Order: sequence, then structure tokens, then C-alpha cells
Amino acid sequence: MKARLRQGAGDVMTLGAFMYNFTQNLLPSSISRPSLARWSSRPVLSSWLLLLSNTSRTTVSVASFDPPCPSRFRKKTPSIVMASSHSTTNNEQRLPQEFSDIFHRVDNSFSSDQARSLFPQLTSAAHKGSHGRIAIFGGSEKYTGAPYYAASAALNCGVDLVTVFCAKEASIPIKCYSPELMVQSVYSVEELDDLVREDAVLKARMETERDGEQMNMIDEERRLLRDRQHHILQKTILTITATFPSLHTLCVGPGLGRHGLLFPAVAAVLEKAMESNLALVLDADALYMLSLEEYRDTLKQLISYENVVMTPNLMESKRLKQSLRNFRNYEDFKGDDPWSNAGIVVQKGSTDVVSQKSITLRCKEKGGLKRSGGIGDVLAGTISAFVAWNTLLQNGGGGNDDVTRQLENRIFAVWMACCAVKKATRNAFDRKRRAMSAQHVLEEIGEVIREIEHNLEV
Ligand SMILES: NC(=O)C1=CN([C@@H]2O[C@H](COP(=O)(O)OP(=O)(O)OC[C@H]3O[C@@H](n4cnc5c(N)ncnc54)[C@H](O)[C@@H]3O)[C@@H](O)[C@H]2O)[C@@H](O)CC1
Ligand SMILES: Nc1ncnc2c1ncn2[C@@H]1O[C@H](COP(=O)(O)OP(=O)(O)OP(=O)(O)O)[C@@H](O)[C@H]1O
Repeated sequence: MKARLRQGAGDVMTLGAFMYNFTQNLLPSSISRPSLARWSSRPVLSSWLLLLSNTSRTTVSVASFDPPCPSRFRKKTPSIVMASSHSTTNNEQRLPQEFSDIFHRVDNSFSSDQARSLFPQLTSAAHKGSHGRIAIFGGSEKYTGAPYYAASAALNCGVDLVTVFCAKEASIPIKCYSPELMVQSVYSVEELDDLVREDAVLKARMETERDGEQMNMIDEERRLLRDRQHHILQKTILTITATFPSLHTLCVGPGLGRHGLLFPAVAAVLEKAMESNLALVLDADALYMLSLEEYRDTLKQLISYENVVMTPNLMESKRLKQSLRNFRNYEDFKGDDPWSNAGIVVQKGSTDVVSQKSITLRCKEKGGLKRSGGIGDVLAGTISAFVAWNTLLQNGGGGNDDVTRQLENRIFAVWMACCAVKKATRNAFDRKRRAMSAQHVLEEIGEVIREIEHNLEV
């Protein structure tokens, strides 16, 4: 049990909190249109992936085009033998399988320098927050693990500060899982349930009431109830939006739950985030909410928003696609591909498909064979970290070219996050087999990031 506690946790946890965790058993248990001239950079990534994937192959034949593969790369990856072949037109079918599999239909190419530029540098000039400030809006009475997994994954990637905005009922459990997380309760499920109950009572009274004066009084009571609801939700919205200027990414959805009264506040937060051009990662119940007809206007805005990553599982994808098809007659939802939106969509599966407009990257990294709950949350947190780095590097860059390049890099950053989680999942599975849980994946993330950086010599 002692080994399961995070460093420093013993100093700050109350005995009660510790016992809570103990009894609940909730503590963590321990690229087609490639420009051929640009292909020269791709062996770096392909080989990186091969190194990362721990395949038994140690000798890989990599085609190089004009200009040839950078010597720097050859030096760095001695286990990979570079076989040179001269470029001709339409060489795509001659590309090794690894290339066409990994970089399916990619319009942009990425150099090793660009790959390194996805990571903020570790320097002595860094201050708390300069490697990313993230917030997760999720966590409800029922789901306390999901926001913890997402937030901890971001921290384990190397983000400095993560805040979890959640229900009051979830805040103490989440605080007890980790002393590193800043946890702020932004609404109470009990309070929202009271509002629903009181409104149902007033509605029932209204239906049976025949006296005009009494009906007016009930009307007035319902108006006061709506005012109270507005006040409660405004507080939620203001608490979260007040932090926007300091955030690099806001992830919405892990463990959010599906309380009907909370959804208008979630939609308002998303709309304010878009107004502030804040990077968004949307997962789980946020995607469920967006598939509902009441939130089609929010979905419509998000579809044309560049700064969003949506990470649907199979079910969420089906629901969202169906909603988008239902909106076909809706002025802006024209075209055959419901996913042809401005932002990035990660369709999770045995192969994660990362797409943005006409670009599609496929993460073919092999994962583990265990599908425990929470790995999707680990992925949402990891993507949030990479997107936060992309945002802060974009903000710190010089000139419009840098901004354009960073935006181009974003899809690549998201793809890399997907590969990292797959690899972490496989490492965790190798270690724990059937006993593997999301916590074990979380424990592998830091090492996988270190391995990526080592291979890229960041
Ligand atoms: N420990 C926790 O607190 C966890 C909380 N979670 C939260 O639980 C809430 C509901 O999430 P769900 O994902 O269950 O909700 P959904 O309503 O999207 O249900 C998903 C359903 O689809 C099925 N499904 C998903 N992928 C599938 C595939 N590839 N093939 C066949 N069936 C598939 C699942 O088995 C599940 O029954 C979210 O807020 C989520 O964040 C989950 O993330 C799991 C862990
Ligand atoms: N069939 C599969 N084979 C291998 N990996 C998979 C498969 N399906 C999903 N994954 C991986 O599992 C992780 C979570 O995806 P999943 O579809 O389970 O999301 P989710 O349902 O939202 O998860 P969670 O319930 O944990 O939030 C992702 O890293 C994804 O790549």
C-alpha cells in the first residue's frame, strides 16, 4: 500500500482521506499526396515509430529520395540501415509499407526538426507553467476516475499545472487520488437535482391547478427557480472562463456525466472558449452532449473551429455522425463527409485515425490486448498535453510562418500522442497482462515520452 502512494502524498493527506481511498480501493495501484522532395525527412518518423514499437526487426530498408536522407539521422539510428533509391515520379507504390501505412493521405510532411519542435525545451530559464497549463472540465458523482486519469496523463507527459473543474461530489475523491492536481468544485449535483425536483413539483401543481391566482403564484415560483438555476450555472461558467487567459488547453468531457441542467453551462463554456481561441480537447460526455439536438448550434460552431480536437470512441462517433447527418439540411452541414471539419478528429480503435479536413494520419502503433476503462481518458490527457505544448510554442514563436507551421504541426502532435498512449498501453500490458488497468498505462507514459525524446535527441 505504501508503495502505491505518490511521493509527498503521505505528508499532506489526512488520515480520513487516506482511509477513504483505502476503503474505496481507489488509490492508484502503483501521411496520398506526398511531395517526394520532402520524403527525406520521413524515415526519421517511421524509424522512430519502429524503434518505439519494439519490433523484433533491427534492420529496416528505407527508401530515400532527392534530397537524400539527412546524415544526422543515419548517425542517430545506427540500428536502421539506410538503402538509397533515386526518386522517380509517382514512387508511392515503391515506398516501404511502413510509410504508406503510417502516413496515409497526408498533405504535409514533417522533418525531424519539426518533430523536435513539438516539445518545449527543458531549460533553467523555465518557470512553473512554462511547460503547459491545462484544465480538465469533468468528474461527476459517478465518475471520479476519468478526470484523474486525464489530468495525471498530462502531468506525466510533462505539463506543469493541471486543474480539474468538477462536481462538488467528485472533488474530494479526486484530491485524494493525487496531491499534484488542483481540484475545484464548480457545481453541485445535489443542488442541480434539487432544482429538477422542485420544478417537477411545481409543474405537477400547475397541471392540476384551476384557480387563476394560484396559477400566477406557481408561475412566479417557477420564474424564481429559473433565476436560481441561471445564477448557479453562471457561477460555474464564470469560475471556469476566468482561468482561460492562463490556459494552454481545456479538455472537456472525461467523467463529466450527463446531467441535463449542467449541459447549458458546458455549452456556454465551449462557446466562450471558442471566442477566446482557446485550444479544446473534447471527449466522452462532451461528445455525447454535442450529439443532442439542443446543442446543434454549439456543434455547428465547433465544426468550423480550427482549435479543437475531438476524440470519439466507436459509440460517440456513431452518435455524432448521425447528428451531423441529421443536420444535412442545416445550412452549413453540406458535403458527404460528416468529419470534414476544421478541427482534428481522433477516431479511436485498433488503429487510431487522426484526421483534419483532407489530411488523415493513422497511428498503427500496436497497443496492449486489454481494453480497461480509463485508457480513453489517459489519451485525452496526453493529447491535451501535446496540444498545450503546440499552443505555447505557437505563442512564443516569431512571425506568421511559425504560427502556420505550428498549426500544421498540431495534427502531427496529436498523432504522436496517440502513438505514445498505444506504446504505453503495450508496455503496461506486457507487465500486468489481464490485471492491466488505466493506472498502469499512466505509469508508463513518462517513460514513453522520455524514449521518444531520446530517439529524437530533443
Ligand atoms: N473510472 C472512471 O471514472 C471512468 C469513467 N468513464 C466515463 O464514463 C462516462 C461514459 O462513458 P462511456 O464510454 O461508457 O459511454 P458511452 O455511452 O459512449 O458508451 C460506450 C459504450 O459503447 C461501447 N463501446 C465503446 N467502444 C466500443 C467498440 N469499439 N466496440 C464496441 N462497443 C464499444 C462500450 O462498451 C460502452 O458500452 C464518460 O464520462 C467517461 O469519461 C470512462 O472513461 C471509463 C472510466
Ligand atoms: N480494438 C482496439 N485495439 C487496440 N486498441 C484499441 C482498440 N479500441 C480502442 N483502442 C485504444 O484504447 C484507447 C481507448 O479507446 P476506447 O475506444 O476504449 O475509448 P473510450 O471508450 O473513450 O475509453 P474510456 O472508456 O477509457 O474513456 C485508445 O488509445 C485506443 O487507441
